[in-house]
Amino acid sequence: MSPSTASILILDDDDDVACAAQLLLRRRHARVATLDDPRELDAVLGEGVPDVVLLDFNFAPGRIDGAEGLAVLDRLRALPRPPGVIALTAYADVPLAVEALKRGALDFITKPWDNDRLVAAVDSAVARRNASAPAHGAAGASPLMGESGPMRELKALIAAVAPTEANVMVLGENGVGKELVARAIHAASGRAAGTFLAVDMGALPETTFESELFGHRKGSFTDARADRPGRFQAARGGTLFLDEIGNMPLGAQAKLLTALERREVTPLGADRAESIDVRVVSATNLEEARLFDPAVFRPDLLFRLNTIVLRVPPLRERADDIPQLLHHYLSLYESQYGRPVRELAPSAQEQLCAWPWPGNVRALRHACERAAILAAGPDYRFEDFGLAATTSTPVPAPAAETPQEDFRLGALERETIAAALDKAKGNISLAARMLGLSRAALYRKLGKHGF
Ligand SMILES: Nc1ncnc2c1ncn2[C@@H]1O[C@H](COP(=O)(O)OP(=O)(O)OP(=O)(O)O)[C@@H](O)[C@H]1O
Repeated sequence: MSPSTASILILDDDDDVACAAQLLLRRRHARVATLDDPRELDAVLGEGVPDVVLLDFNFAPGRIDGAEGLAVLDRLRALPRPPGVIALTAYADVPLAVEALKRGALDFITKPWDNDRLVAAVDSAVARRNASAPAHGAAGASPLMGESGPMRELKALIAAVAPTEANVMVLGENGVGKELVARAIHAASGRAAGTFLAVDMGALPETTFESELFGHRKGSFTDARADRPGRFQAARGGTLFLDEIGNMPLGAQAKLLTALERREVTPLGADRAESIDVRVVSATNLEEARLFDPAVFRPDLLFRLNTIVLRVPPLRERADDIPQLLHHYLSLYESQYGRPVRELAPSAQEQLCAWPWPGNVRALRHACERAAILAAGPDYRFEDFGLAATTSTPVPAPAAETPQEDFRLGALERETIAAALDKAKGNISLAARMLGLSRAALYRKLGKHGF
């Protein structure tokens, strides 16, 4: 795999730590720089904002309160297009990790780290950045747009369920806005002042599942060199968004079920359980027929998670929302890239409204970014959106599954992925963008199709 072109900055005053992380990450990312003094940050930012910053929280000798790191985090988050920040701390300190997440960090890693975990956290931050997701702190989330009938119904349901503590399951295709819905529920709930923490359940290796979600105590396994809080503890008082829940192995499902039933978790190596105080919102793009298949998903876990089910309709079923989304994202990228303000030619708008958008709003957003950067004429034309090249075969709406259709769709999907990889010259991030998928979702599909 060729390294990604993402730029990563490691901000840590311990040279050994910074070099170790740099060596590790350079295998996957071409541009990995280190910086040992936050006072030099402005000079670095002057040359370009990195995609991801790994941020230590204590620089002056003897400091362990993390105040320096939090100040840098605030500074980074105030940038017009902030980088994804992963907090690094030698002190496995739940309040500090929670504070960092509240202030917009995407994730936190305790030192000494587990290499796979660090790589996965950085990959995930790069993928989010590539997906041009809005800044992921509560402060930066973009509003859920759309005034079509289905979207108005969805917003009314969100308003009704948000103030309750009910577990909500959000269903919908890739890129349709499930995470935005989860954020909207959190923002309108009594937990809005708490943390919103998203966990990609499909990307958690089964071997580290418990330690990631429930935490561990120092010495509980070979690499457990310090206590570490899990995601359930980090989201205490807030909302835990369990994304891609349909991709969890059955063994992991059993562990999650036990935690939700007992409303407590036991960190690995601990002798006492800790009560949990999180509202759980989950999401999956699995078709409902698959979700209700006990061989895929435990019915008892489903029952725990889906007290309320919200279905986010695909964009092709709410074409009335397309003009608003186009105008929003075109002007966002015009101002972000300092590009001239252009009108959308009426014929282009018509074609874009008729487009099936297999990658949904995420794909629309990427298409707008492309158009804002590349358009050269007096107004936007359909060709500026690069759609014909990325999806020449519109994906049909999901129909009742038969083995025959399954096979045809599978073949179509494989071909489409192969074409995107070819066009992106093997660059996974770029291919994922073309396909309107998250990087993690593309990886899973690569595995599924045996690439
Ligand atoms: N209704 C909407 N209004 C504005 N932006 C939206 C809307 N829906 C989705 N988006 C944008 O589209 C992108 C994808 O949204 P999101 O990550 O919420 O989708 P998802 O369904 O969770 O995706 P996946 O299935 O890949 O996890 C984000 O950049 C988001 O801001």
